[in-house]
Amino acid sequence: KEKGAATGIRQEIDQNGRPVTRVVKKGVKDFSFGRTLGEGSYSTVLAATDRQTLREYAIKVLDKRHIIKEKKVKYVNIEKDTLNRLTEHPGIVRLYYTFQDERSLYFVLDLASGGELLGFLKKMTSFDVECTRFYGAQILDAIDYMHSRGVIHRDLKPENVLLDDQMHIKITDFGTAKILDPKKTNGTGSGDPLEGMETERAQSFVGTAEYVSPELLTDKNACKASDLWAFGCIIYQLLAGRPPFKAANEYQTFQKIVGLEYAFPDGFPSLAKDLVERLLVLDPITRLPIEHIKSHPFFDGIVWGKGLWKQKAPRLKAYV
Ligand SMILES: C[C@@H](Nc1nc2c(c3cc(-c4cn[nH]c4)ccc13)C(=O)N=C/C2=C\CC1CC1)C(C)(C)C
Repeated sequence: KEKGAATGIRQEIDQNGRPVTRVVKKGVKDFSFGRTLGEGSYSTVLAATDRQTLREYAIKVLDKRHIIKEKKVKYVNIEKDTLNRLTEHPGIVRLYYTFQDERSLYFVLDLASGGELLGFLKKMTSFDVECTRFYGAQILDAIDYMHSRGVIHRDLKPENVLLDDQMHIKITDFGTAKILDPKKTNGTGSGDPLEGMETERAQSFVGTAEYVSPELLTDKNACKASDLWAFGCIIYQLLAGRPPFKAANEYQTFQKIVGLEYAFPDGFPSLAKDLVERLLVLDPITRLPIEHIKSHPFFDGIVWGKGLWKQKAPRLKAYV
């Protein structure tokens, strides 16, 4: 993305007649706001067009008074810090910059004009193996990047996987992410699946019931492997058309998770079944780590790395 794209770059002549480049941050008046794209718990995401460049963005608007009243300031800062760490990957919604006025905070972000992956899944009922492999690979590649930058998402689910105009994914909603303390990690950011297991403080946050990992429910701890549990649930859901753990209410869903009570529908593809069975394991240590997932036969044919983001997305077909 060219430099001038995000912030306002202005060439001017100063008082001595010398050309000077001024970087001006834009404000509300520089955008024309469009429709509401999504509602968070204390924010709204709107489509917006930069009046000067005509580029389209998504702008997340947060009401300052509400954030303070609901004691969410910490989450807003976590989201901003997380997004600022994850700027170099095509599979992550990019934060260009923020500004504020007396009432609100504004995050200027990538517009994912395809909307939520969940929307497409509902329309198709389920994805076929080729589509599940492609979207699964893109999601895994983005998770790998997040983890290598010391970030655990903690609330991965089809609603938080967006699609851009090329039908490639963009992961979003980092308000509940966990940034691993660089002092405690082994520095390479890869390897240890339990990285992030808190010892001292009890974890307060729990993700969305259907995708919550058992370790978060039993010993209140999230770790990198927790994102891979959610990944296993997503792969299952793309092919089956529903998540593996779903009950009448949250408590019963949690019981199914900690009891590993799930089954594959007849005809579920066997390679995908083998992969899901190695991800939906109660012990995070024995859960398949990312490098082993990438080399699992289900992903045979996937070229990992930049190529994955340059190739054309497969046409969405249902798995019948
Ligand atoms: C999950 C999220 N929904 C959404 N968040 C974002 C969208 C987005 C776009 C559509 C959409 C586009 N076309 N049609 C629908 C539908 C839902 C969206 C976007 O384009 N760019 C950044 C976003 C979020 C950035 C966030 C990290 C700060 C919730 C429901 C929480 C608002």
